[in-house]
Amino acid sequence: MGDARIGLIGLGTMGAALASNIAEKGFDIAVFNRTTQVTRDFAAGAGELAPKITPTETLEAFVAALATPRAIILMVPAGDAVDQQIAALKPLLDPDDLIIDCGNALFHDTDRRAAECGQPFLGVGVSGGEEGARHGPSIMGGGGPELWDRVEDIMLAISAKHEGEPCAALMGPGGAGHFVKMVHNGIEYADMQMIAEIYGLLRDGAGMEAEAIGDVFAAWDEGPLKSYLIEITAKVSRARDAESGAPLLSVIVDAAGQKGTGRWTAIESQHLLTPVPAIEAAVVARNLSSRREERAAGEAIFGAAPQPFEIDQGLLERALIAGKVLCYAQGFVMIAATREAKGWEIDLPQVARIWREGCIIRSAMLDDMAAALADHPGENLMRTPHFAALLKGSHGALRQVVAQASLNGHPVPALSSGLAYFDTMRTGRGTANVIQGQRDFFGLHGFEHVNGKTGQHGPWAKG
Ligand SMILES: NC(=O)C1=CN([C@@H]2O[C@H](COP(=O)(O)OP(=O)(O)OC[C@H]3O[C@@H](n4cnc5c(N)ncnc54)[C@H](OP(=O)(O)O)[C@@H]3O)[C@@H](O)[C@H]2O)C=CC1
Ligand SMILES: O=C(CO)[C@H](O)[C@H](O)COP(=O)(O)O
Repeated sequence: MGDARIGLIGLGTMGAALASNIAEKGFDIAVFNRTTQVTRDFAAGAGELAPKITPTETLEAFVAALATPRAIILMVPAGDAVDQQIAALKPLLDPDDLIIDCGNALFHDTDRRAAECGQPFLGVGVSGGEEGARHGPSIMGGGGPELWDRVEDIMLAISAKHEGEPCAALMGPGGAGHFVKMVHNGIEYADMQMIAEIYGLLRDGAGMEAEAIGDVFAAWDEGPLKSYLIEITAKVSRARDAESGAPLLSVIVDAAGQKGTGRWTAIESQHLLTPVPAIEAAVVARNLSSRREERAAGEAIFGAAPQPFEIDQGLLERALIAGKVLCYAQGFVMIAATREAKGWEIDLPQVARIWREGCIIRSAMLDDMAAALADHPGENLMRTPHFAALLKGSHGALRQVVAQASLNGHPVPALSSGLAYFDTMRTGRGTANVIQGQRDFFGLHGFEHVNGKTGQHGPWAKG
């Protein structure tokens, strides 16, 4: 039996960084990777962390290097790879050895694995990309508290800190941690898409060069929009292509990849009956971005859509503030919905607190969001006093930007979905009475009368 406190399988981008982080925080760690050369390279590059790291070249040696009861992190691609790795490990493990899936698993898979894999199991969402994993990610745990307790010291030690408070916590049982990570990524999609839409207005509307656009984002990163995504957008906009010296953005193809977490968020929101239209719009925009040939064919017939127009940068900043609040508001409503759907009492203020540092959607606004969600339990963030005031001061700008964009042919699907959500959620008297009338007309589905009677029918119902 070995004495490594924890093991990690999968020394890719995230796994290598996380293993180094764990070793740096003083925990002995054994590592294994499917491709042995990767393990060798990792060990060779470990430098002063080498004494804390036990590289292994077979699963048997890996398992033997761990202190019992074992704790093993999987950092491999979500899906089949996780099931395959669990199946390969199981014959080598004792019954109380703990498996911790730190990848971006679909939370339904985590629920299933926790129930069926036959080992103690935690599903843990980790956010922050390579840099976060190496120096302090945000960590969203899921599983039994007694299992979390076994590794909590490690999770807290390696996590990002906000004013000394660790950005790591147990979100709830089973797949709760991966659910919260999924919604995090959904918000990430919407936030990124809105930023890209504003970039498009500056590029094609105002005719600005990438570097100047980078300056605008950098300036906004000093104000209410201060966030990791605004910060890196400034850096990406200012970067140059090493080969040609051209602005990097001018040589990056306008088709965005995706691994699925945004799509899962959109699908799951429909099952939960808590629509997240800005997130859905962002997923749709990514899908359409990959249809380059079709977009070019459309341009050949109809002409290029976006036309130049005069843009007030202050208006754009306020529009993005409103959009950002609405992205988070939708995400938090969705997390709250698990209370009824899954019986998970996920602590919303705690979610906001552990997102304040380390993760991709970290933002100066999250401090106020944590306070607002704590002071107004169960309330949509957009109706809490602080954010209602922020929206009152910014939704007009969002409306003007969406209107001007539309009049000048600029597609802004996430911004306009955010605006439509805002307007819908402040319209006391909507138009679904027409839908109910139509449904009753063609299918006798019945409607609720304003007098409170249900199962009512129009004059078309016979007898
Ligand atoms: N990259 C990011 O920013 C983030 C990623 N994640 C999640 O973390 C997980 C890992 O991502 P990332 O590090 O980026 O991925 P990488 O592609 O960089 O690394 C994947 C790792 O998994 C191993 N692997 C792949 N398939 C199998 C398999 N069938 N069995 C065993 N091992 C396998 C690879 O080994 P080999 O060397 O042999 O190929 C490699 O070590 C994913 O779930 C991802 O969604 C989470 C947060 C952020
Ligand atoms: O989890 C992450 C960030 O939080 C990963 O980087 C993830 O891959 C991002 O999603 P996608 O690949 O779909 O853009």
